[in-house]
Amino acid sequence: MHKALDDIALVVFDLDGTLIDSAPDLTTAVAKTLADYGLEPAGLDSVRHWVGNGSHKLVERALANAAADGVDTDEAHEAFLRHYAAAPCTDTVLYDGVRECLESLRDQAYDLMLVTNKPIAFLPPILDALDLNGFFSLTLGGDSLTQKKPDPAPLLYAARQGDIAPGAGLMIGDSRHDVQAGKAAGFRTLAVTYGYNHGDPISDSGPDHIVDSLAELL
Ligand SMILES: O=C(O)COP(=O)(O)O
Ligand SMILES: [Mg+2]
Repeated sequence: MHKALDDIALVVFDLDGTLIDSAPDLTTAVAKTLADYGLEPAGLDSVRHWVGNGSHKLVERALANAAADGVDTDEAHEAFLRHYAAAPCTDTVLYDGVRECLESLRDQAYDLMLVTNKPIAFLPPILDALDLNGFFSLTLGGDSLTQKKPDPAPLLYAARQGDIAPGAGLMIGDSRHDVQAGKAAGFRTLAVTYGYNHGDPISDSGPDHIVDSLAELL
């Protein structure tokens, strides 16, 4: 067992870029949104860099990149939500090692929870499609509480729900916002190297542990 799990009772996972590679479907929905305004699609490589701060930020970044002056961001965000809702899990896949990791931790009686900045409405169809139901005792989206990551509020809420001291919680994510939220909540933190954090390497955020695959936790 990886030393990141020593004295841990609760493991909170981020979703996009950590458990699932959702960038292909997000890229499709962003392209449809941009097309609504006669704008060219943004490629997968760009969209990957824009994920992690919630869907509104994703749309803001896409519009800024397209130099779309005069487009109402809230209206474009509504369009994005409609497009993504129509196909939230067509080309989205689990990263290697994810299912094995979840099964192993569940079998060892860790409390597992999901805290994403993705709108909560998309969780049921995606978890259904990827057969991830039953692993998590709690799922929170970016709009479940008034604050989202990097604010510690969702993690503190998760710890309270699990009746677990924050120091016995481990936050696993791909972006600096996951590490920041984890640290601010008093959780231990583990970052994956393969997700959507962009700019500085995730090691610059100072997570307690870094892995290239969740299979390393087994
Ligand atoms: O930005 C999003 O919508 C998803 O973010 P997540 O990495 O917190 O799951
Ligand atoms: Mg993420």
